[in-house]
Amino acid sequence: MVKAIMHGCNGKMGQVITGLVRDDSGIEIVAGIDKYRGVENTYPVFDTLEACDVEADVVIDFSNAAAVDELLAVCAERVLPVVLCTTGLSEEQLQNVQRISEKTAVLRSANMSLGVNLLMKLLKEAASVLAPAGFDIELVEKHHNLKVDAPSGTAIAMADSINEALDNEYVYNYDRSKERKKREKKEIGIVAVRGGTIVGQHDVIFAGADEVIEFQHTAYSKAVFGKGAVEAAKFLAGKPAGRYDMSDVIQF
Ligand SMILES: NC(=O)C1=CN([C@@H]2O[C@H](COP(=O)(O)OP(=O)(O)OC[C@H]3O[C@@H](n4cnc5c(N)ncnc54)[C@H](O)[C@@H]3O)[C@@H](O)[C@H]2O)C=CC1
Ligand SMILES: O=C(O)C1=N[C@H](C(=O)O)C[C@H](O)C1
Repeated sequence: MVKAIMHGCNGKMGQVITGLVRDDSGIEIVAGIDKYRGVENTYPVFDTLEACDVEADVVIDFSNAAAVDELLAVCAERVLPVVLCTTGLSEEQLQNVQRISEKTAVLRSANMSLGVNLLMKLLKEAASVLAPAGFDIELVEKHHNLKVDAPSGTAIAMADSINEALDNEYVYNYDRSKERKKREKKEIGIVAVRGGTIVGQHDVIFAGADEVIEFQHTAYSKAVFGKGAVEAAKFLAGKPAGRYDMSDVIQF
């Protein structure tokens, strides 16, 4: 049985995962970390991972970018594998993820769902055919009105995946309102919409002369992310230091 610490246990994703793990005989949550205490927990909860003295095999993180530096420092010190799902990390924090992964196993993914991870692969293939044929690439993501980071981590990961297939020659345009000029050929426009309870939708548009191809992923519940995170935690427990991602967990 894998013993997991849920970092951000009293948030929306922390609660989804708590529910999923309850019905899973392969993993248990032995402790939670959260500063917010408005939830009844079935495991001990600590303010910080530093303060947590419960033995575990892995940490699952769905918290806030501001919490990630301290989390990673403690995981490195305790050689505790971590599934890092929080989005909105700065460039500096991403470099820190790389450094920490030399000390412990880190699996970072902006989206834990099966569908999005398959789509990442499909987008590479589409881009390598369509971009040379002159198609413009645009991305629109939609999320609930409580989301703090924009654009979504998934939108950035999708753009990175496309860009990788195009020799990283494309730049990202997040705002066309500042300049009055036509779009550049080698740019990917990324737009964020926030409203209501939208769980998460990502549209990738390849627009060519007289034809358009669109890929769309819609999450109808947060469980799609939770399931992936639980599988990732089971996979990562006991793994040596290094960088991992969902392609190590999901066999396509
Ligand atoms: N990779 C993926 O598949 C997914 C990633 N996310 C990302 O996960 C993160 C959390 O999402 P939600 O659960 O919706 O947010 P939320 O705001 O509902 O939950 C975050 C929880 O973390 C806690 N927290 C914040 N700072 C903390 C700190 N310093 N120490 C301990 N606890 C702290 C908060 O009190 C809160 O309970 C966001 O960055 C979101 O974008 C969300 C869904 C899927
Ligand atoms: O905050 C969310 O809710 C989500 N965040 C992730 C992201 O930023 O990509 C993944 C998912 O879309 C839900």
